[in-house]
Amino acid sequence: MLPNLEWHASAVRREQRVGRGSTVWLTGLSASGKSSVAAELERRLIAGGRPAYRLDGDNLRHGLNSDLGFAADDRTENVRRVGEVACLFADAGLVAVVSLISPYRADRARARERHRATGLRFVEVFVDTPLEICESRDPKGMYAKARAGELTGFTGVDAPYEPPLSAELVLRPGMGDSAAMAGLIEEALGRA
Ligand SMILES: Nc1ncnc2c1ncn2[C@@H]1O[C@H](COP(=O)(O)OS(=O)(=O)O)[C@@H](OP(=O)(O)O)[C@H]1O
Ligand SMILES: Nc1ncnc2c1ncn2[C@@H]1O[C@H](COP(=O)(O)OP(=O)(O)O)[C@@H](O)[C@H]1O
Repeated sequence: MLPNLEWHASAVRREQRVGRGSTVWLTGLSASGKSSVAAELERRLIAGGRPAYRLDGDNLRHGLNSDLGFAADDRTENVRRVGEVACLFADAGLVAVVSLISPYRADRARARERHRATGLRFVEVFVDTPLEICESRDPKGMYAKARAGELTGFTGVDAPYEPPLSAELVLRPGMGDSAAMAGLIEEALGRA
């Protein structure tokens, strides 16, 4: 009987990627530092010979997710799509580094479950920068606009953020700059 080629390819890939393909999922408020840490992590992984690819919510909203807004359903769909793309990248042997507010626990849990079902590691990292600090950074002036009522449904101001209850890693402001934080994630990735 001829082998099932589809099955064969995926089994070989799985064998080749042992200890390699994974997803690091950074969640947190706007301006918490997700993108900075993700960029640093991607840089470090690639420099260390480990293929990595960054999937940044803000960037993906210009292409793959350009049809989505910030209503709850749109955010859910945004997270679902990015979760699926991350799964594909991880299955191909890369470390997918996702940075997305991803405010809803159920949506993050679904992304985790999709990875688990495919036998892929999923490392959830909560960038736990308090709202007051994010607001004081406000690099794009969006918190100011939200407070002024010029922007509605802004996460942390008038839209919810559900913090993770059991993330693999929690990053807090006292833990250093984005390079130090990326180092902590690399360690967690090694343990996962
Ligand atoms: N209403 C509202 N709420 C939150 N964020 C908003 C909003 N409108 C625009 N932005 C900008 O969009 C970036 C977040 O996009 P995400 O795809 O990560 O959001 S989500 O996961 O779907 O909630 C986020 O970028 P980051 O600051 O990099 O997180 C914001 O700059
Ligand atoms: N660990 C950190 N300590 C202090 N400031 C930081 C840190 N990480 C990021 N920042 C600053 O906070 C702002 C928001 O960072 P960014 O990575 O764009 O956050 P996010 O992707 O969560 O919106 C930027 O001005 C950035 O320079």
